[in-house]
Amino acid sequence: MSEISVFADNDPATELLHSVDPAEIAATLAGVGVRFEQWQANAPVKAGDSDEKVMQAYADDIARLKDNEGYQTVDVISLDASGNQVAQDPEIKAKKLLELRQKFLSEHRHSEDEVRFFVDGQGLFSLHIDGKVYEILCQKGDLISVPANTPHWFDMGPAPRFVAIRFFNNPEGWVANYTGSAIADSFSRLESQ
Ligand SMILES: CSCCC(=O)/C(O)=C/O
Ligand SMILES: [Fe+2]
Ligand code: NI
Repeated sequence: MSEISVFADNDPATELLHSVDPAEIAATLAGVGVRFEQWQANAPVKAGDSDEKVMQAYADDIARLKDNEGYQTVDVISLDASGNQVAQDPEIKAKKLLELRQKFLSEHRHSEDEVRFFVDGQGLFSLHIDGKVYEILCQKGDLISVPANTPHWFDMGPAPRFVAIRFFNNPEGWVANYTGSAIADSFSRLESQ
């Protein structure tokens, strides 16, 4: 079930709001300029499938978002930590997964608006807006935007299992500008799947 938790950015111990109601999640995020929608994600795609298979299965959604909203670049992150697509050797696999997790764990910004569509599994997005932290547990079917220059971080957990289609305005795709803040270390991590 998708969830939101909201905190003051200086008080990670006090939850100001917690909701699993998709309409309340969407309304809360709309209030700070973030798009949250639940789309059909019924194509036969699972975590660990190839990027090509995911792109093909969701070709209509991808075309609609590109044509109607001007996104220029699309890519896929498809990870199933229990599978071998990351690496065959268990030690190398663990190291690569840790590196991937670390890449998104610190607060950063992107200079452009980005959309993420989860078509399998889950991940925890945290958005830092106007003195608050919005933690959103995104699951299969959730579409979320990260508006340009919004400080945020993302946790795929220690055993990642998700597929996300990512839409960028920037033809170069994913570019992170790290803020240098350690705020993410004080807030929730995705500890289990
Ligand atoms: C859920 S997609 C992977 C994370 C990502 O693209 C991002 O920008 C995290 O901050
Ligand atoms: Fe990001
Ligand atoms: Ni809960």
